[in-house]
Order: sequence, then structure tokens, then C-alpha cells
Amino acid sequence: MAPLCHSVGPSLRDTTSSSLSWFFWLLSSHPNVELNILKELETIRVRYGKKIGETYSYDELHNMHYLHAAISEALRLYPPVPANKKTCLNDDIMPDGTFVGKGWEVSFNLYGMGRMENIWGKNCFEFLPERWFENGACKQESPFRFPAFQAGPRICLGKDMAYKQMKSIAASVMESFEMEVESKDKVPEFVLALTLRMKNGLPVRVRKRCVDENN
Ligand code: HEM
Repeated sequence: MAPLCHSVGPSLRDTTSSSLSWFFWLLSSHPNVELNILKELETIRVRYGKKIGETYSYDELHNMHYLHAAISEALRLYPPVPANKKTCLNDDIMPDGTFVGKGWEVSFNLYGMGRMENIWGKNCFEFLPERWFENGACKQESPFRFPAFQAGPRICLGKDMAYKQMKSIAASVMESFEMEVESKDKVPEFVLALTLRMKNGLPVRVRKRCVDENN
């Protein structure tokens, strides 16, 4: 079912890979965020007695709150599905009182919503994973404010799996390698498609990370 839905709409491979490209590009100019993620990974390894390179379990991934917040923040600024539209089945009234007639199309711009001051505050353009924190954990944002996975009855069924996949890949890559992004100060060009992909991908130089083998 998942590949079917995402092949009619955005493809599965494109959504998760595009999210990770933007995530790694954002990290390249935010070394403090990278450091916080590495510290969190070290804490998890110590807590669960894991070595670098071992696969993280579901629970271990679940407890990576800062990494979850950093990925959510990348999805807010660069949603893999940047715009979407729906057709109204019957006459209806939107929550703000706006009438929509049967057969009308309603489109919404997720890219714009992720950068609106009245939703995200004055620092809406900043990459700030901390905005997702509440009482020391990454909060569940309303999907109507953060619709990267859509909202309502047709919300993405693979949301949880997508987070687990992205966290698992990001954690394994980050703890083993240092990534040097070639043009970290320039916003990569987009490809205008169903998914928000970078034109020509993200060129990086990869170096093995020097770590204390006991961690
Ligand atoms: C970052 C990764 C992903 C993003 C941003 C994403 C986003 C979305 C969006 C926006 C929709 C609604 C499309 C529409 O009807 O207009 C959707 C639907 C769906 N997604 Fe994802 N998706 C992701 C990954 C995944 C994964 C990994 C799976 C499965 C393993 C999955 C399974 C599905 C399914 C089954 C639907 C259809 C739900 C329905 O119509 O009832 N998605 N996704």
C-alpha cells in the first residue's frame, strides 16, 4: 500500500532521501546542533551498552529526542512535499468560516507554512531544534500546524517508520563519518517537482570520524 500511495503521490525514496539531504545541509552550517546530536548518541550508547556501528533498536531510536527535533526542524523548513491540494467532495465550511463548494480545489503551501511568523514566531527562518522541546522531550506538534506528513484521516501512514528510518541513517552516518558540505553557505537550488529535491544533489566530502573506541 505504501509504495502504491507514494508512487501516485510523492515517492517513498524521494521523501526520506530529500529530507536527509536538507538535514545534512542544515547541519553543515550549524555545528552546535551537530555537536548536540553527537552528545545525545553518546549518551544513548552508554545507556544501552552499544558500540559505534551497531544497529540501534526501536527503543533506542525512540529515545533520540534531540535528533528527532533536528529532523522535524529540517522538515519544517524544507518539507519533502512542499505543496499539496485536495478536492472538496461536498459543500463545506472551513474552520475559519470560509465556504468551499463541491468540486472546488483547495491547495496549501507547506513550504510557506513552515516559514510563517504567526505559526512559528519571529525566529521562523532559523534552524532551531530547541523550538520542538517541551519538558525535556520532543513535543508532538499538531499536524495542522506542521503538515509535512499531511493531517486528518489521510495522514501519512508511514510517518513513524519514516522518522525511525531517517534517525537510524542519520545516527549511523554521523557517529562514523564527518561530512564536509562543499557549499554550506549557499542555499542549494531546488528542482520543481512533486518533492522538494536539490538540483544536482548535495556534494559532500566524507571523512572517517576519529572516536574513542570505548564509546
Ligand atoms: C519523510 C518521509 C515522508 C513524508 C514527508 C511523507 C509524506 C506524505 C504525505 C504528504 C502524504 C499524503 C499524500 C497525499 O495524499 O496528498 C503521505 C501519504 C502516505 N504515506 Fe508518506 N511520507 C513519508 C514517508 C513514508 C513512508 C516511509 C511510508 C511507509 C513505509 C509512507 C506511507 C504512506 C502511505 C501509506 C500514505 C497514504 C495514506 C492515505 O492516503 O491514507 N510514507 N505521505
